[in-house]
Amino acid sequence: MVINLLAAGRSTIAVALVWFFWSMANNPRVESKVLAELAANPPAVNRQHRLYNEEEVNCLTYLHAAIMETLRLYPPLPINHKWAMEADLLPSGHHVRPKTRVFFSAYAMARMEDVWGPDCNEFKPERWITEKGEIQLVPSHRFATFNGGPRSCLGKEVSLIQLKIVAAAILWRYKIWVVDGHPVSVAMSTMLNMKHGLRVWISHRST
Ligand code: HEM
Repeated sequence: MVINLLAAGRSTIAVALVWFFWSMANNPRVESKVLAELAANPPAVNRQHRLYNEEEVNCLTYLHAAIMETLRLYPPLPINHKWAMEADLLPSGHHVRPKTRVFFSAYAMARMEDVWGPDCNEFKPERWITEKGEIQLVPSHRFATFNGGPRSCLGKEVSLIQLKIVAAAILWRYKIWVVDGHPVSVAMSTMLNMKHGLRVWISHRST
């Protein structure tokens, strides 16, 4: 059980972090807003390294939104499938015959205007924040990165905490640039790895 949990969590988190740092390097406006939030909300202990605990990291709404936006556009598990034991009717009105495999792609769903609106291709953390400044909840039939229903990801909450803690600590201390001309594209397989990896320059921030 422990091995299963470690295996399920390790690569997914690693893939999500790579796409997160790439998204920050490509969206300086978003990166500045994340850094401003970290500056305004230091943790109680180890302020210099911005090492947040679980409770503190849950107060960082904009960082949460930036992580969710990364997971929306770059779901670490881009394609999933389910097997219909019996005839079924999907919410879309499509009939499924018994013993049919149904594939769905969280990667494609993130790029569908019907699901996310005309700005679906934009990296826009604001879509995860309500007018009152709270976290916008999105049902799993729209945001399928962690799957939905009885077989949804058991590690969703712990993943979000881990991602935020690591992202805050690294982003606060280091500036990351993608090496000029490095090609970034997706390697569409079980995991949404970058086809050529991510080559970056890293320097200490002067904070
Ligand atoms: C960003 C990180 C993660 C993503 C995107 C993710 C995504 C998913 C998805 C899509 C499924 C459904 C697979 C299926 O339908 O067969 C799943 C299942 C599962 N995940 Fe995650 N996962 C992540 C991290 C984790 C972590 C950190 C853990 C453990 C600590 C974990 C534990 C599990 C387990 C145990 C299942 C199987 C649930 C079941 O079949 O009842 N995941 N995950």
